[in-house]
Amino acid sequence: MDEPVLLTGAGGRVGQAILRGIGDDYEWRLLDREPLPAAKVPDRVTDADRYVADITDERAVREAMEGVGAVIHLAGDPRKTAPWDSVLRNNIDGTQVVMRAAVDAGVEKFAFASSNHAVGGYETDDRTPDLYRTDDDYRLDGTEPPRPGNLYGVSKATGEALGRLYHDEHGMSVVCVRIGNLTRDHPPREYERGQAMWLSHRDCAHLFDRCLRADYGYEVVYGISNNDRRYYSLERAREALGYAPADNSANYTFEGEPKEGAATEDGGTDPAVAEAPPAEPNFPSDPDTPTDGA
Ligand SMILES: NC(=O)C1=CN([C@@H]2O[C@H](COP(=O)(O)OP(=O)(O)OC[C@H]3O[C@@H](n4cnc5c(N)ncnc54)[C@H](O)[C@@H]3O)[C@@H](O)[C@H]2O)C=CC1
Ligand SMILES: O=C1O[C@H](COP(=O)(O)O)[C@@H](O)[C@H](O)[C@H]1O
Repeated sequence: MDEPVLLTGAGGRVGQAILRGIGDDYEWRLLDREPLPAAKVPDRVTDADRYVADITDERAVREAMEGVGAVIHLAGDPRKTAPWDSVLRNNIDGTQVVMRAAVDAGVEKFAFASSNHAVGGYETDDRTPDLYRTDDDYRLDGTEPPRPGNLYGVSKATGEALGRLYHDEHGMSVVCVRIGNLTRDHPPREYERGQAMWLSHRDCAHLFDRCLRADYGYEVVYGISNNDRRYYSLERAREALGYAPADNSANYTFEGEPKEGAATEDGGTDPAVAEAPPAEPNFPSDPDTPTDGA
């Protein structure tokens, strides 16, 4: 990708995992409604390539989009308990503004941060908790229709549908990544669901790197590590994107300690942002979501 890559929500947890991993590999435009401290910005990114703007501000988004070749769109309300007014504004309206601006600017590739919560409704009482365990062979593979379990999931399913529209009508390549549960250095502790859908930081950076490099039309893939406990198939991400995850929550104890001799995540690699403090969420936290190590 020779043209700049626009990263929305750059200051958040996913944005920082991406920048720690591949921050030196692209010419970035970073957009977030919160100003980013220097520690969160790779060295090569100039002030002119940092946009403090809300994604519902169409004029600002169009300005940031000029000359961009690809977009990774992360900005939004990530809470599974988010109320309708917030997901409507930040996740649905905001995503429409960013996708429409991308199409109008002739952007080639668009990666959208969807979520496991777009399909949370498949986790029925009769399937759980067996679903989260290694010996259960139930799999979602991205061909199933969305089945959200909350309004946040509805907003992510809507983003996927917007991507379908802009691919079908305008030919933009769109990949919707149903991200699992991103945590740094270890899988979510003592949380079976989280360990089934863990996405390590290095796998996250690698996956979005593949979204920028691979050729595809419209795809829905799961964004998780190669977890033995998984109930999401990795086949589409492997085939369509060339995703080759390095991590597996089975290499850690249930409490999140690395098992002796197992290959475990080695943390960030970009010295420019390696010391960045963890992202401070600017929406109140979900009440039952573990925040350690995110
Ligand atoms: N962290 C995770 O495990 C998962 C994250 N996701 C999705 O990935 C994306 C990023 O999530 P996180 O990094 O965890 O969230 P985060 O809350 O850490 O980061 C989101 C960033 O977006 C910015 N932002 C929010 N609303 C905005 C708006 N209207 N205009 C401009 N900037 C705005 C915030 O300032 C923040 O820096 C979200 O869309 C979320 O739904 C999906 C599944 C799992
Ligand atoms: O979409 C998201 O999903 C992850 C995992 O969900 P959880 O219900 O198992 O906590 C969540 O941590 C993240 O905040 C959210 O954006």
